[in-house]
Amino acid sequence: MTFFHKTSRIAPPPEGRSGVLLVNLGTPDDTGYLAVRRYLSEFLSDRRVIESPPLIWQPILQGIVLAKRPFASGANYARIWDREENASPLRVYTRRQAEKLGERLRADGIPVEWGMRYGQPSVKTAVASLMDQGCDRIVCIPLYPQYSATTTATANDQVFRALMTLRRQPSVLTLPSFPDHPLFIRALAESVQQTLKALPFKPQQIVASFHGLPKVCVEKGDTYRDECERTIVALRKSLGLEPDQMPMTFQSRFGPLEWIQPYTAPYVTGLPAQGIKRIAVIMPGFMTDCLETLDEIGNELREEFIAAGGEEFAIIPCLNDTPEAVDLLEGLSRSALRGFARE
Ligand SMILES: C=CC1=C(C)c2cc3[nH]c(cc4nc(cc5[nH]c(cc1n2)c(C)c5CCC(=O)O)C(CCC(=O)O)=C4C)c(C)c3C=C
Ligand SMILES: [Fe+2]
Ligand SMILES: [Fe+2]
Repeated sequence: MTFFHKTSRIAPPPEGRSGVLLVNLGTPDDTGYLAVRRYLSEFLSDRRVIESPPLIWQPILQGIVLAKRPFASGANYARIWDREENASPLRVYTRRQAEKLGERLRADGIPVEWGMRYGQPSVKTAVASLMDQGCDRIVCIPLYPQYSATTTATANDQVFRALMTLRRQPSVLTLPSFPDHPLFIRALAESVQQTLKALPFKPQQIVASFHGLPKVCVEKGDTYRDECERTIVALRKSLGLEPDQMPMTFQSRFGPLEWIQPYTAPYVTGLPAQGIKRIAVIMPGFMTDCLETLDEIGNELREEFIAAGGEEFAIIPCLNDTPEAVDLLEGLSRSALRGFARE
């Protein structure tokens, strides 16, 4: 094992210093074939995401999947790209969440950094930056409200991988998921109410669409589906809605395996035939808007719903950098930071 030679030499104060690290999934640097290929290759080579043995999976991934998919995905990213920031929405909003949380914690001398599990800015750079600011303890917040090994666990793995090469290791506290945390549910309810108020129509249903997961992951003990259920039960309760007014579905299927059901697209395209022609869709599994919310739902699903006879379709924005989202991140950070306090 070689040590990371750039381990910060900035000494923390004697009483210690805490910092906060937000970790999100990652996103390509641009919409071109090579950038999208690089991103997908790193993402889909993660054995927390695709569990097949590399000897079998890598030839399929490198030879078949990555020959074509980056073209299609790149075109999809181009439709949602933030041209002013020249970055994907996931990166723009994650950065703004970190900046706004940093403003809230600055007076307490607590720096905030952000890193991506795949691609840039890396988790390793974010950890180094916190240490350069004198931190010897880090609160790590994986930006996934519901736990999954494919997201939360691999984000934490990446933080510990960065620590593996450090001579002077900070103490790390990884945050548990927060599927029905009151501040999370309050922020979601607020985004529903704000969006509905501004809509020119009244939705007959608000479909809650979560990112999907291969069914086998749940069978092997991933708690993701149960945690999605906890979110939706709490959100319905806070809005006074019945299950048929806010059904739960799962989107973004990838590959040949069976994923957890019901699938979003067939569910939604079946609604007009039942007389439900005006809907809104909320995606409470995503802390920031991204390809899966803006394009897969906001563009593709909208077109499919209208083609199936639907009349009105709206998406409820993710929490992004709203004050309620920052309240949530601040609440989570402050309660975790107390875990570092010495009596
Ligand atoms: C087996 C493959 C995948 C699993 C398992 C998976 C789980 C999972 N993903 C998210 C959140 C996001 N996924 C995003 C994109 C995305 N996801 C997969 C595959 C799996 N996800 C792919 C191939 C892609 C890339 C997009 C494409 O090529 O079509 C994103 C958006 C990223 C962005 O840049 O905007 C998010 C966010 C969760 C929460 C999850 C498990 C619960
Ligand atoms: Fe995904
Ligand atoms: Fe997708």
